[in-house]
Amino acid sequence: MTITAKLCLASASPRRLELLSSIGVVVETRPVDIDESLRHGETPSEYVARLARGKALAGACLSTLPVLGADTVVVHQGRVLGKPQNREHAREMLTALSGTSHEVLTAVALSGPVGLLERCVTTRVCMREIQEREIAAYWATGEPEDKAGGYAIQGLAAIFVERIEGSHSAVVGLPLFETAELLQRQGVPLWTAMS
Ligand SMILES: Cc1cn([C@H]2C[C@H](O)[C@@H](COP(=O)(O)OP(=O)(O)OP(=O)(O)O)O2)c(=O)[nH]c1=O
Repeated sequence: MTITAKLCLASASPRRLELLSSIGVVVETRPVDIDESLRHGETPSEYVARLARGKALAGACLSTLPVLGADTVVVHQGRVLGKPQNREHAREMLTALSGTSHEVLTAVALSGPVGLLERCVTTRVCMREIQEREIAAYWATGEPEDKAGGYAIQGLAAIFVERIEGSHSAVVGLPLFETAELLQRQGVPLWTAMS
């Protein structure tokens, strides 16, 4: 039996695809390429919201289904940390995050029959102190490379995370509780609607 997609995911992130699959949402993926540079004077929440919206709207040109776009950044002492550009950048980011708490902002935008719906979710992440040799060993695993802030809470970096306040799935790239609400408002059926 072929299961038809009910949602278009405008993302190349395997995490976002896995998270949606974990709640039973079948998607077609249409990665989009938008300008992700931070604008002068833009706050972190304005920034992630703009990128999530930009991805959803770019995806809407490629599909007739409702389209979901999302963006995740780490914010430490007001500074936006995206993906590390190289080993030194990753080392700087993890050194800054070591022994402190930071915020992870994930924005979701969903375009569909009722227009464009948006949510932005903030999660506080508290990290233990991370030793210099642990940072070096972590880089060597390859895990930090494509992750905002240079770590993955769902992976090896879980041993650095003392606690979080907020949404675990939002840190991984998509806040599932809030996303499910948006999907329902756009008429995308969830497993609760199938019997
Ligand atoms: C903080 C953190 C981020 N991340 C990931 C989530 C996002 O995929 C990535 C941040 O980059 P994004 O630019 O939000 O997303 P992406 O480039 O992976 O995918 P696309 O733009 O095509 O949708 O960091 C984790 O997987 N675990 C974590 O603990």
